[in-house]
Amino acid sequence: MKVSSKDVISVNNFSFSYPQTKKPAISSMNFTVKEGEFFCIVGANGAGKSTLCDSLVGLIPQYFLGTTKGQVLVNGQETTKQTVAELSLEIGLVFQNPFNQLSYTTSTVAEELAYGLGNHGIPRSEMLDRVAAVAKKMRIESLLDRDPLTLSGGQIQRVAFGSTYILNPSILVLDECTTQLDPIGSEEIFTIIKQLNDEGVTVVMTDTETERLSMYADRILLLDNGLQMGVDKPQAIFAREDLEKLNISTPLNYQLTQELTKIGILDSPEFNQDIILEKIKEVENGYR
Ligand SMILES: Nc1ncnc2c1ncn2[C@@H]1O[C@H](COP(=O)(O)OP(=O)(O)OP(=O)(O)O)[C@@H](O)[C@H]1O
Repeated sequence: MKVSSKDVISVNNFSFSYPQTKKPAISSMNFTVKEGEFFCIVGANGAGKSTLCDSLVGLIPQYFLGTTKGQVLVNGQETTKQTVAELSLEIGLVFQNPFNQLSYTTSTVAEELAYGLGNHGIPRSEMLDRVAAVAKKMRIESLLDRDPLTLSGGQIQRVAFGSTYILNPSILVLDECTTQLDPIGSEEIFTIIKQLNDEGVTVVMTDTETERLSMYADRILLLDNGLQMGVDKPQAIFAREDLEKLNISTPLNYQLTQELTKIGILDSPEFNQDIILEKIKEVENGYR
């Protein structure tokens, strides 16, 4: 879907310090996320990605106490003016570790998916429809009768993802949700996220796999040591000369385009798969 000009998240001069710490975990964050955007947060370990994700969904400062400055607005309303449960209907969080997301009170995947709906007073007939629809989206229809604790890592992450998405939030925050998965499990999750974004869901995602983020992201927020280093299109972020110093790896596709530009095969270091394939064909034809 096209990115609209409407801001669905506004972070205004926001800082947060955990209790008994002197230095804020994140300082003076200032950015907006547009409706329909695929917005990524990139930063080394400890840069503040999870702290920022928790702040977007209201867990900070409502659940993780500490000192805040500034504001976070979701759909125009300050996160502190709503409960985390109310916010979860607008903005959902998928954790890095799905085991931190499970309720541990259910014996089947279907019950686990429906768990959050019960807390929001959704009638049983609607629950069944929503469970069926979300199981289809998460590709876990064949697992509905299974005990969640007997599933593979990739399957359990899709159940955790489904239990967040079943509330129909229009914004999803995904905090390194593929980091603990094998390549196939990770690919399955990325495919679902991309599909939801194509259908209009706004995505805010952190991940260590910069290759894939660079291909999907409309814009990237670069974090270092709790500070906002820049917000820009992937082309601009991955052309920065300070990435190595910030412990961020340049995605292979960008390394390739930068090298091809240096030797004159490409005119610009912007990653564009079609142009690269066309140029490779030209070079191949030149050798024949
Ligand atoms: N509960 C806490 N109490 C005190 N300090 C914390 C707490 N959680 C995180 N921090 C600190 O806040 C800073 C940001 O941590 P955060 O987990 O947000 O970074 P991150 O970019 O998500 O890191 P990672 O990629 O390792 O998950 C770090 O210095 C971290 O040590």
